[in-house]
Amino acid sequence: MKKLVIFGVGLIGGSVALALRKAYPELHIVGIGRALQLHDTNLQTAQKLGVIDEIGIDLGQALESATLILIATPVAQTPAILQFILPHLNKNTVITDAGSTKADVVDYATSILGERVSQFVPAHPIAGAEKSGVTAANATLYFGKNVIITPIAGTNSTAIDMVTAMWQATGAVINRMPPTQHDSIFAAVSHLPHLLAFALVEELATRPDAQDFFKFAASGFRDFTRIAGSSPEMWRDISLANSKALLGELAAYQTQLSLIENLLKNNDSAGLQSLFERASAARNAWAHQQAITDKEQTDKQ
Ligand SMILES: NC(=O)c1ccc[n+]([C@@H]2O[C@H](COP(=O)([O-])OP(=O)(O)OC[C@H]3O[C@@H](n4cnc5c(N)ncnc54)[C@H](O)[C@@H]3O)[C@@H](O)[C@H]2O)c1
Ligand SMILES: O=C(O)C(=O)C[C@]1(C(=O)O)C=C[C@@H](O)C=C1
Repeated sequence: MKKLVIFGVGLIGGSVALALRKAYPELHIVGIGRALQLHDTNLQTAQKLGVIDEIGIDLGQALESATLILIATPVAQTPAILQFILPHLNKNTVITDAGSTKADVVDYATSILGERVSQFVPAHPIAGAEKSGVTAANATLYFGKNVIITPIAGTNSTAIDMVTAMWQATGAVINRMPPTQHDSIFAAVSHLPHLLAFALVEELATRPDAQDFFKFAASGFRDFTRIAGSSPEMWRDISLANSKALLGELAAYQTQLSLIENLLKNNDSAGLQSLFERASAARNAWAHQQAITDKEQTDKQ
């Protein structure tokens, strides 16, 4: 890999850049921001930190001889970026993305890229944080973490191999699944939890006496709401892109809340105890399995 062009050098794009610098010492990394200009403070910081080598200001020049283009912007930016790229896309360049939703990205790529969709490999790293921007990037973010690839029918196998090798070079573990399956899983285990965290904080913060509550909020509140500090733009885009699956998960959660509400109203001590026992056992089993998997991944690297 010789030249990597990243649209969106934030937490995710910046962390890919930092990880790949180690794996490919000769790699030249070009960062492209919201506008093609040198005075992008995020990209200037990225250059100062050594995350990118160059700020892209001429698209034709930036994409010339690019080995790989990574789109790591909020997902609603994807169609405009693909349209922007297409006239300058060389036939050997591979495009990938890191968006948290996949069916929308696959639809955009299929309709915008036409037969050049063979060069596009949709992907999603399952690692992140509530922090945004290049200053939050780190080289080990993907180490031992899953990356889901959701290839499109026409995706070229060489392109898939390149993106697989790229993520493996960051220390990630590759999985494949169809985009709709991806979106239904992540609606449940990632998108809904973010919605709930935003909702809880919003409900408390808009009370006239909010400060009385925040003053005494401690680790339980911190753990539950950490992700409510995440990028509003990113989560707006994810929620809208995956709204169908997300609404389904929200309905299932509301059913569960209604069950708990009834248990409380009926003073059903045994019912509450057994629900909490089941949930606690499932959560602890998941955490235990995660710890084993994390250790296996670390031992393998
Ligand atoms: N943060 C996470 O936990 C996480 C995890 C996995 C995947 N993702 C996905 O990765 C993508 C990036 O997320 P992030 O956390 O790095 O966000 P971020 O806010 O840290 O970085 C995004 C960057 O994209 C830039 N940008 C926005 N529009 C652009 C455009 N049109 N052209 C070029 N640059 C543009 C922004 O200026 C910003 O620097 C999102 O699609 C998100 O869904 C995020
Ligand atoms: O750790 C966090 O803060 C995250 O929210 C990371 C997280 C997740 O939900 O697990 C968020 C969105 C991504 O698409 C993948 C990972």
